[in-house]
Amino acid sequence: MRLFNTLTRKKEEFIPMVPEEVKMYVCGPTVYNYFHIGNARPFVVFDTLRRYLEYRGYKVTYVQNFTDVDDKIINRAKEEGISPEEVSEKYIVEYFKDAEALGIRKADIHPKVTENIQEIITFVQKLIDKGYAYEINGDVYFDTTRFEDYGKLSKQNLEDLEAGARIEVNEIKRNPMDFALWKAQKSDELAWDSPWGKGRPGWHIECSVMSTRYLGETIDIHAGGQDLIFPHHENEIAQSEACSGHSFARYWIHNGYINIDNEKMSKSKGNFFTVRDILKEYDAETVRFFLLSAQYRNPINFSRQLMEQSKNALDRFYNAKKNLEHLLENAVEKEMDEVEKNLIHGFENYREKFIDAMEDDVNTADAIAAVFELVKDMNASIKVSHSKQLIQSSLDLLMELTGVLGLLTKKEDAIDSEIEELVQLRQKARKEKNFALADQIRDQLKERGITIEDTPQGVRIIKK
Ligand SMILES: Nc1ncnc2c1ncn2[C@@H]1O[C@H](COP(=O)(O)OP(=O)(O)OP(=O)(O)O)[C@@H](O)[C@H]1O
Ligand SMILES: [Zn+2]
Repeated sequence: MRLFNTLTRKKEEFIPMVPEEVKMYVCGPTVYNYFHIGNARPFVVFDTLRRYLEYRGYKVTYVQNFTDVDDKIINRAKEEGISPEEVSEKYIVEYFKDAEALGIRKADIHPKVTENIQEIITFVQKLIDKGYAYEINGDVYFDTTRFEDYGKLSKQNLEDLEAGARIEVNEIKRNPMDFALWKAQKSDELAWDSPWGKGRPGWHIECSVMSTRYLGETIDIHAGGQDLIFPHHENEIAQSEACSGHSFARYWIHNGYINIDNEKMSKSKGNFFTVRDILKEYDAETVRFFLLSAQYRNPINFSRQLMEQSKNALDRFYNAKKNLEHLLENAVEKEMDEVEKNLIHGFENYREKFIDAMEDDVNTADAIAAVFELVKDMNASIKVSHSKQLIQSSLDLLMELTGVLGLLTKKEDAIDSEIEELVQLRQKARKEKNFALADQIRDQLKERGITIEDTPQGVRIIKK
């Protein structure tokens, strides 16, 4: 598989350190709000990369942190008159609700900063001992001039960066680009005891520490949104490589933005839609489909039109699945003849196309296109007269490919006991020739996105 590595700005063949095993770290959310559809993009695309790697036989260890110590959390806590812990705990619960809806599987480990304070202190102390960090008035800073490779990820050199840096009044750092590893407590905010007095960790150090603690000094893939390349990931590299003396992450993968009117969607600009709100209008799989409809490095402009397109496209996948299931119910078991075997063989070409697309830097847009072609071909060539074997293999293939994308996973039966009941009621009404009631129930179902078709084989339920 080839992945675009931000470190080299090239698509490279992906070769993990240990054959068949992948250690992967994804920068997680700062938990002070519901996440927006821009934030959802890294979670969904890297979840898809994980699913694909597993599909190809890799054992993936996946870590995604929660940033539960941050100024934004502290401010939100003040606004709401609750403690910062209450804010972060609440939004971690809410994160899992939306993530589950979007089919984002849980990471193997979801560490929090607050569970890693001792480890952070030890890490910072080691950087001081090695001469890479210094303490002033209870703050600890990383000395960027001591780390030769500073700027290697964002392709900037330290002199240019320093020249462009704004010099703040009361600046106590030695160099303009030095950044905080530990921040002394200013008032009564959240703080922990440390060798430098009461304080709390800076932002960047947490990911260096958690990645090292849970995955080791060198990992295979470190991922996040493009806005994290500088300074967050640049600083992570500086801290980690200064501390261990080894390469920190071998492949740096960054997703492009979800934009609104060609501007990055962000909480600070206020131009965002939370996933929670979008889910009131669209099904969660439609949102996931939308996020996968472009290759992960390309920007996507969020629009209702694109959401509608995603909805329609996903409906076509679901309808293909329903058709196959329906045919399966009535199909006969018989040996596949040559014609059927050739059909299956033809369908399998789409699996190859799908894999080629995913191998090429996780091109989910082309992978989805391959599933489309498969669906089109199946719709055109599978007939009522075909064998159970052929129909089952076709359905399995469709489910195999969409499963890698985390699509077509809706459990029909789970939503349906109530709907089933309404359908039964309508049948009964029809039998009793109470057509007014039957129509009323049909309209009621329609409002919930359910269409009913009366076929010779019985009632067919179609969901949007
Ligand atoms: N518009 C966007 N499109 C794609 N990814 C984004 C977008 N905005 C944020 N991200 C990514 O979302 C992930 C979660 O980050 P985090 O919760 O810290 O968001 P944030 O930086 O507070 O969001 P914001 O930029 O809206 O303030 C990060 O990987 C970040 O790069
Ligand atoms: Zn991070």
